[in-house]
Amino acid sequence: MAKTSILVAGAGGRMGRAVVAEILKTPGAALAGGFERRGGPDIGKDIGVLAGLDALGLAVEDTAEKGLVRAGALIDFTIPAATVGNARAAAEKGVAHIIGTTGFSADDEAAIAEAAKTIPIVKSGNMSVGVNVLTALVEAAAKALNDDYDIEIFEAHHRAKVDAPSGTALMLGRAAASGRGVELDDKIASGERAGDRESGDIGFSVMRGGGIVGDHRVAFAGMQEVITLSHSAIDRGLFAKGAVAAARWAMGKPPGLYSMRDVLGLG
Ligand SMILES: NC(=O)C1=CN([C@@H]2O[C@H](COP(=O)(O)OP(=O)(O)OC[C@H]3O[C@@H](n4cnc5c(N)ncnc54)[C@H](OP(=O)(O)O)[C@@H]3O)[C@@H](O)[C@H]2O)C=CC1
Ligand SMILES: O=C(O)C1=N[C@H](C(=O)O)C[C@H](O)C1
Repeated sequence: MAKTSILVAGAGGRMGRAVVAEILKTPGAALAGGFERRGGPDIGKDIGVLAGLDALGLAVEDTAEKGLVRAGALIDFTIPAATVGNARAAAEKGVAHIIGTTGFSADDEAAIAEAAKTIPIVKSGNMSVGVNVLTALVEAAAKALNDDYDIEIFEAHHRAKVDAPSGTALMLGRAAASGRGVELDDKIASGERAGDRESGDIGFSVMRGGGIVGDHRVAFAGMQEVITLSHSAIDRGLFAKGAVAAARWAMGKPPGLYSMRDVLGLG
């Protein structure tokens, strides 16, 4: 079977470097190259060396366009504005787009959905098997427990994370809302003080600090018991592994907007 040739957006970033390392150790994948924002400090550097590996003789480029010609899939963990531009560029070149970036606006989501009319796009706030199984468990628990159980989603990440709540926390919130047959946007709790919360609200708590890779907890708090479901990411190679699996899965798929639950066959 032919190898999937993968281009890496944000190749010098925390996730970009992990994705490069994962591609190099995956027998069914090949590295098509990597790019960073124009004027970025890593332009021209060797992609292998940036990832903490041997030199590959492949320099970081300053545009998506050159690398897209060599690629079957683009893996993207960057920032929303870059990802939206990359989705348009990938659609023009017929390249599958795997989106791990989080923190999108409604307009960004619409632009990505538009590109997905032309190419397969796999988009998920969390590429790990564990979190995607957790979302199914949260949905089932929310369905089984009525509004007497207050739902609170806790997330903790490293000090450099820019968006909050995390993409994963929002995914978990949507799963809980779906289990209750409601829309998350109608149920987000507005504050933490007595009187701020209404029955059925879904709350979010955020912590930033140090090097925490990603911790998530969903509590269903009743008057006599609390049920807690949780996930801890130990190494961001976990997310890279999921993204490379998604890139390989997307090859030959019809255009459309897919999730990691599709990739993992979780329905
Ligand atoms: N879905 C998932 O499983 C996961 C999602 N994430 C998400 O991935 C995103 C990136 O996270 P992380 O790797 O920690 O962040 P980093 O800031 O370490 O990496 C982002 C990289 O993208 C680069 N970049 C910015 N603009 C462009 C552009 N126009 N073209 C190409 N590259 C660009 C940045 O360059 P510079 O710094 O020079 O601006 C940086 O190197 C976040 O949204 C995060 O939430 C993270 C982990 C898992
Ligand atoms: O920025 C991160 O680091 C992470 N972002 C994702 C998110 O927003 O949920 C996934 C993971 O938790 C790490």
